[in-house]
Amino acid sequence: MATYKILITDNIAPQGIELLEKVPQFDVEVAVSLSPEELKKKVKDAHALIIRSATKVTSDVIEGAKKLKVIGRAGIGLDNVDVRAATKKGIVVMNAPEGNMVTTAEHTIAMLMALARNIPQATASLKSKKWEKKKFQGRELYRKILGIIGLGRIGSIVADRANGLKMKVIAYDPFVRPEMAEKIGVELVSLEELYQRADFITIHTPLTPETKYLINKKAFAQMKDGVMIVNCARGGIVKEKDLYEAIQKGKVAGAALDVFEKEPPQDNPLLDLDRVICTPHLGASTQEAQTNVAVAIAEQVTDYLINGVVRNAVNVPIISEELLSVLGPYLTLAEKIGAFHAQVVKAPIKEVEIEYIGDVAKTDTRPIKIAGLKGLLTPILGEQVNFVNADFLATERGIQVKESKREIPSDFTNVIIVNVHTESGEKKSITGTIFGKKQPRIVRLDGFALEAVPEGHMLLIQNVDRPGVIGNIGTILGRHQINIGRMHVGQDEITGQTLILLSTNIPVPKPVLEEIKELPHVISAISLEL
Ligand SMILES: NC(=O)c1ccc[n+]([C@@H]2O[C@H](COP(=O)([O-])OP(=O)(O)OC[C@H]3O[C@@H](n4cnc5c(N)ncnc54)[C@H](O)[C@@H]3O)[C@@H](O)[C@H]2O)c1
Ligand SMILES: O=C(O)CC[C@@H](O)C(=O)O
Repeated sequence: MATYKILITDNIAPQGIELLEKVPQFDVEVAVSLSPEELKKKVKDAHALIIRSATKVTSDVIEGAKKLKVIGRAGIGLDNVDVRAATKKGIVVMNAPEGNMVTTAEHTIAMLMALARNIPQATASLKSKKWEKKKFQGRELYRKILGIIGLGRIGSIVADRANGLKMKVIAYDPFVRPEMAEKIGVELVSLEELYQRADFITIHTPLTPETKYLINKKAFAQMKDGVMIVNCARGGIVKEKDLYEAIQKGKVAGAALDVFEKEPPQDNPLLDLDRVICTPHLGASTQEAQTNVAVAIAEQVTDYLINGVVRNAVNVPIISEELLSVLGPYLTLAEKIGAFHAQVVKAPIKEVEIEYIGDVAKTDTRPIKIAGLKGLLTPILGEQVNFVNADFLATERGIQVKESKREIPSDFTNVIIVNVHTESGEKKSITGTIFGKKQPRIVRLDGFALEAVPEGHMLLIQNVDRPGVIGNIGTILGRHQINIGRMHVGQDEITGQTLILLSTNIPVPKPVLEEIKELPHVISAISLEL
């Protein structure tokens, strides 16, 4: 029984750790607050690394993690993980995006109310023995306009709760359809309109190059005087320097911040302002959310290591079980075609064209492309290639991939054609289909029509069509105790050549291959592993 070392380097809820400890194949170690050197040492023989936001998983750490298969984040943010470096090494990076969304939305509402009613400031004042009723007069939320930027998982829950408070909710999210927003009682508007209308603005987008400093001087200038800002998403979406100025000038009446450009904030002038209330990145910090994310990540990592099932991975295309049941045979077919190509071309591959024809063209074909690239690169780069890094490695090797789709089928209901172009100008074309529901077949190789099962040890022979060639090949293989399983023969009527594809019980050794190549009328002989 394989044993996997599971290394947990941040504080995650005990329920998650207990689940992992129950898996007989797992050897679980919890080691928090490690120095970078200690982390590198510990991760060397780990198969899974489970973290929250404190552990910095740099490319340096990943480089030394020779056995690492998965990095699991108990929570959402992966700002502390070099996902690119992990992808390159074929390590799945997964998070638990749903476990803390309610908690974070509730924190947002708590911040909104605390901001509107000066609760932190009034608490501090009263605790210093003052009674400043006038100073801390607040604002009602009732009928005020809440502008939500980013109407995803958390933004939608905030909208729901704000609707319950009888606020008018408007939102800007370029990736959400108006009907979907309408369904949850939200009016979708442009960013400019949101700035102009909102009394309170709350941000719920990820931090991306697009959203970095989205809320800046120019944005504040477009907002209503006296607007209040809440940020429980990510530091850096609001430009802190510009927010400071806007508060100082009285343009912004107050801000509630759970996240900062630098965490923990050091010498951050915003923290000196009375109009700013804040929490130390507590958005997801409830017992319920921490249990949810710890349990979710424990289950996901177990599922991946034990059953090979990938969920919530940020660097692997998401494929639902339903889609997998349809695409599964095509993934196998594409991988076999890729492997076939890699073993028959004679020069470095420059370009790959994949054409999907028939119903398969109507599906999400990204996983098929990746399977094809995995098949293509494995004979060249070996075991390191997997579904996570195949696309990345192809790009890194300068292989251009082009895809096209045609929904109307011709000879077969569903077909994948993979054309490969090499640096030397060679072009090879392989067409594959699925027989029945599950059986991959190669039905064309360049000009040769076939019906070949691409599986196991195979021998590909091209010859001039003359009597006796097949007999001679059989004699040589027999003499070396090699059994032929299946034989597929294709003819090219234009060139008068024949293509023979044999499956054998063992790989055909080089000397035997050489003997076959010497036979009269044989043009080429290649041994393949599919
Ligand atoms: N404070 C915390 O402790 C805490 C906890 C959990 C999540 N978060 C953060 O909250 C944020 C939202 O998380 P989520 O789970 O709702 O994410 P999500 O992916 O479900 O939603 C994000 C939404 O932002 C939208 N978006 C992307 N770019 C945009 C842009 N330029 N303008 C407007 N909208 C844009 C997307 O279309 C999406 O609908 C993330 O930044 C996440 O890291 C913080
Ligand atoms: O407290 C944490 O783990 C961070 C929470 C949140 O920002 C997340 O990314 O899930």
